[in-house]
Amino acid sequence: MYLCTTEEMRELDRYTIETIGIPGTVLMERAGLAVTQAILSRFPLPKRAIVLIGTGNNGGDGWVIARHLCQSGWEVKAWLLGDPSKLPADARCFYDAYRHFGSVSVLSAQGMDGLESDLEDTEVIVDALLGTGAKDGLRFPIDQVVQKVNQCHRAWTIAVDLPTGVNADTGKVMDQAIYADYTVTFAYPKWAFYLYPGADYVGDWDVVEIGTVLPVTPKVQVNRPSLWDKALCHRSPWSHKGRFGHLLVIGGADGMLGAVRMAGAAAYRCGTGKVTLTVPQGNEQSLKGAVMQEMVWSWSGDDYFADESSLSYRLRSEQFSAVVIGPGLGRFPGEEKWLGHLLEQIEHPVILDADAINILADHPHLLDLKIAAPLICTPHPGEMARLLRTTTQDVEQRRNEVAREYAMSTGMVVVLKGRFTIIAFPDGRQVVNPSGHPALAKAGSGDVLTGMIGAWLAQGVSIEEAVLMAVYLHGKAGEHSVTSAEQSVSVDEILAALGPVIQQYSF
Ligand SMILES: NC(=O)C1=CN([C@@H]2O[C@H](COP(=O)(O)OP(=O)(O)OC[C@H]3O[C@@H](n4cnc5c(N)ncnc54)[C@H](OP(=O)(O)O)[C@@H]3O)[C@@H](O)[C@H]2O)[C@@H](O)CC1
Ligand SMILES: Nc1ncnc2c1ncn2[C@@H]1O[C@H](COP(=O)(O)OP(=O)(O)O)[C@@H](O)[C@H]1O
Ligand SMILES: [K+]
Repeated sequence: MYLCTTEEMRELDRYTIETIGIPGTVLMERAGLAVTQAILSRFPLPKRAIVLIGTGNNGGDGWVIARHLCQSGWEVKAWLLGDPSKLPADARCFYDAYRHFGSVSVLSAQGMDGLESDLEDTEVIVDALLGTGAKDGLRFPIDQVVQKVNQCHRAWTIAVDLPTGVNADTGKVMDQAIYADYTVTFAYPKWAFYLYPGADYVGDWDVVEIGTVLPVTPKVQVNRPSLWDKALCHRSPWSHKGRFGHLLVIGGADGMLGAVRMAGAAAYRCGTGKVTLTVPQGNEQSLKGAVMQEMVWSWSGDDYFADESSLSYRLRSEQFSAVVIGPGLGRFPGEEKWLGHLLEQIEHPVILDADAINILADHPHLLDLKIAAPLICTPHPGEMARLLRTTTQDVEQRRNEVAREYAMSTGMVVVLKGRFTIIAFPDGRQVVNPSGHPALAKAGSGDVLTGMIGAWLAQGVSIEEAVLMAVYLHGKAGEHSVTSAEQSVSVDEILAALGPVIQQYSF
């Protein structure tokens, strides 16, 4: 499934109508009918509905809905918020058609009394005020009506295409917006459904196909198993550990050994043949006591000298197929030179997480080095803000934009974590991830994700498939692990959920 911007929606509209030759009224009728069907499937018996109608094409869909509801025996109040003489042609056509079935109230500048009493009495509110053509800053009287609608707690509110007041591309709210219980959107989901705070306003939502055609492939996709499930095949009976890669996890400073343990455990759960954890000198004994399968080494901050115990030497002598740098890494003198030296040596995919990201944030010129390894970074919004030298709030308000720009400017694959993790590729493509659960909002779950990405990279899965698969299944494991109170879910339970979740998507 792709996701479309308003610009792409306009192009889709234009192409379908002008090039393909499908009249706009056909699309509008299909759009309105699809929303009506959603309403009728929830309320099979006739109810009282208010249809709030704007002066654009979103309002056009509203006229279609009002007519179909009347024909289904509903008691419909159609309220137009604007001047009927200014309706665009398609909307006017359905305004005229509707008037054979019901009357229209036009909101006057004098007052809202009539509309207010209708709102108090209604069971269903249809928001057909503004859709993808909305511009910033709700104007009078729409602003007032939005406020009144949100005070109607007894009615069920359905938004046509998009709740009024939500910006489709940014998810921002124009001062206020309608809190919909359900949204029926046309052709493709919009960014607002995956961004804060817009996603809180759309309620449950569905996409309906109305016969539109987009001439170009959109740049944004929604993550789904068909993008990567071919990489999740069962093992041949002749398998041996050497076929499933060797992942090196570098991190685990004092007090943060758990981070490398969790990444390593996740990597094993996702099928890696061998996992080596390497922690600062002095910590290896404690770690050895705490792990079962993983091999353990140590490293030191001045490790770039090539003696036989150094990381550099071992990177050259061992056959690692992917490297994770960062879980519990900590900060230390000489970190910049240390990380630069590692990056210059590794040829296999490298995942930069946690403090490796913080080191990079303080020393961005590290990316100017001659680095052969494909780089993947997995920042949470705070780390992303450090990379960009901005605030977390700024990152959260422009998640899609910052992830795309950073991936394009650095050549890294960026996994911007959060409620809907965004994966951005250096060529400008993006994938937004729908799975996940607030149970994952807990220290340690990021380490599990890093281990999962490393696991599939180590096994030779392509970068795109490995990242998308890991992010999706990590979210699913979060969902799956909630068997009682969501706040009580432990990282062990998330790890334990990986088996059943992977099983579900393996063929
Ligand atoms: N794409 C498709 O294939 C299909 C699209 N379809 C539908 O068309 C919708 C897009 O229609 P659209 O482009 O006419 O825009 P729309 O959302 O009605 O808004 C424009 C109107 O709102 C007004 N207005 C704007 N901002 C405002 C504000 N802040 N505060 C107050 N008023 C504001 C603006 O007034 P103006 O600024 O022009 O004075 C104008 O009157 C789309 O969401 C979908 O539902 C389907 O019918 C079938 C196929
Ligand atoms: N509310 C949420 N909904 C879905 N996923 C979430 C939510 N909160 C956190 N996560 C996921 O949990 C992980 C947390 O990672 P991070 O913040 O780096 O934690 P850690 O302390 O383990 O490094 C990320 O993959 C993030 O997407
Ligand atoms: K709407």
